[in-house]
Amino acid sequence: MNICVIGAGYVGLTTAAVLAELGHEVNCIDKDKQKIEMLNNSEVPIYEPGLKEFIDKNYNHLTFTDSLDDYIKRASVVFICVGTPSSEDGSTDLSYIDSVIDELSSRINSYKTIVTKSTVPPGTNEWIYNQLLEKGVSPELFNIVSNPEFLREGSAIHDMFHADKIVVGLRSGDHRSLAVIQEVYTGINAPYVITSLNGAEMMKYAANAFLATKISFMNEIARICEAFQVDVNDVAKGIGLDPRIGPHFLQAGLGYGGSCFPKDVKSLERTALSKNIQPHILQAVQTVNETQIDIYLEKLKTLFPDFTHLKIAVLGIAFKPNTDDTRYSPAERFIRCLSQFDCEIHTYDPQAKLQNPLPANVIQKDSITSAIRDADCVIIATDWNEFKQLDWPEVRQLMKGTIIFDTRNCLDRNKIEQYGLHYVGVGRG
Ligand SMILES: NC(=O)C1=CN([C@@H]2O[C@H](COP(=O)(O)OP(=O)(O)OC[C@H]3O[C@@H](n4cnc5c(N)ncnc54)[C@H](O)[C@@H]3O)[C@@H](O)[C@H]2O)C=CC1
Ligand SMILES: O=C(O)[C@H]1O[C@H](OP(=O)(O)OP(=O)(O)OC[C@H]2O[C@@H](n3ccc(=O)[nH]c3=O)[C@H](O)[C@@H]2O)[C@H](O)[C@@H](O)[C@@H]1O
Repeated sequence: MNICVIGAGYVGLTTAAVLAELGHEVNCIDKDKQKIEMLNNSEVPIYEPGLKEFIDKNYNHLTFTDSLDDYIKRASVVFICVGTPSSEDGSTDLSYIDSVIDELSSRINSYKTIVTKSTVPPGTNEWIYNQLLEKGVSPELFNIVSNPEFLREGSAIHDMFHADKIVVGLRSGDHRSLAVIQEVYTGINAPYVITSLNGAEMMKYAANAFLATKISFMNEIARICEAFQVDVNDVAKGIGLDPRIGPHFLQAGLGYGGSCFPKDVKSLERTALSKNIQPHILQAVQTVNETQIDIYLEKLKTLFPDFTHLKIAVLGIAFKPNTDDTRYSPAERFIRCLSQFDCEIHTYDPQAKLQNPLPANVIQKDSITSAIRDADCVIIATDWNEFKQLDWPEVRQLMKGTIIFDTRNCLDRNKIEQYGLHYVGVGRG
């Protein structure tokens, strides 16, 4: 099939690469000329494991352009994968979607199935459909499908190939689009969940909100564990064995971040409020998440009543491991809060960088060794494997102090303490 993917971000690039691998002719469009130039020079503008290899492998039927003009007429399927960030009031900013509708409306010359992969609030796909009609596109020439994406950054390619489901939201009376979507995804072995446009949109928000709820729940449990000298990791392991709870997303720590959970939970809250529904749980989830960093800062203050002349190494900047993404990164927020104290912060991340402006007392280092040399305290802020597998005797030698502060509950306390280091966490017994 001939497919256009609009938006060359984490979702768009992964979708384009996977669809090309499945044998389709794919054109990926982004209005960011610099991104397109990089992609055309065989460079991938984001760090996502395996993505470059996939793009390189499929270069014969994967093209990148900065305008819809060249390819849209040939495409029978158009995927919308542009960003849907938060507006100031927490609702979803649909301006990128709006501009895509505008650009598409003047170029639809033959039948197209328009598939929204971007995460959009309930009612948006119906609105897109009506917008296209209002802009003069004949209803004979298109239909609209909601096909939300559930991939995680860091394992995007794997997640798309091994999806646990393919959600397809259809307009009532649309008898054509399901077959198109099934043809698009031929080769991916996942059950289909077929629903209405609103149903698919809700499913996406409910999934992200539920996962965020699990995390905030465990962060609250960690606070209670702290008061009773109980290890929250043991609690997570124990309750995770109950199949009704499951072992995933029970890791307490600095809180959830990234480009999706914070904005999507907020957006769902706004959606509920717009219908006069009080979203008590969604609000509590956010309150716990927003105050989680304070718990860690307070703990640090009890360890170091005076920060003057302290050198603190913070390992991790990205919002989670295996990505360079720092959008709403708890690690970055932690570093910026810490920088308000009179101390020196040396930070390192294998892929992510702090964006300017940088506080004067924060220095980005290019290796773990240079970050931790002479540090009074080492803080693990993102659970990258290379931080979990540090050579602790070497760390002990390089550091001036002995405190390892694990904000991600990802280290083995016994292993660390046998080398004369002191392990500190929250809710770790
Ligand atoms: N990042 C993730 O892991 C996931 C994201 N999503 C959703 O997918 C959507 C996209 O997310 P990301 O890929 O992370 O965003 P992103 O910000 O990485 O990429 C979006 C891209 O769209 C481009 N764009 C904006 N307007 C355009 C236009 N009119 N024409 C062409 N290109 C345009 C931007 O230049 C940018 O490169 C969002 O709605 C997000 O909530 C869903 C599942 C996973
Ligand atoms: O809609 C989206 O964008 C995506 O959002 C998340 O994916 P992602 O943001 O890439 O990352 P996750 O692995 O879900 O982690 C999100 C945040 O929660 C934190 N987290 C995760 C799990 C956990 O047990 N504890 C915890 O604090 C992570 O450190 C990270 O900051 C969802 O997992 C995807 O299914 C979804 O498609």
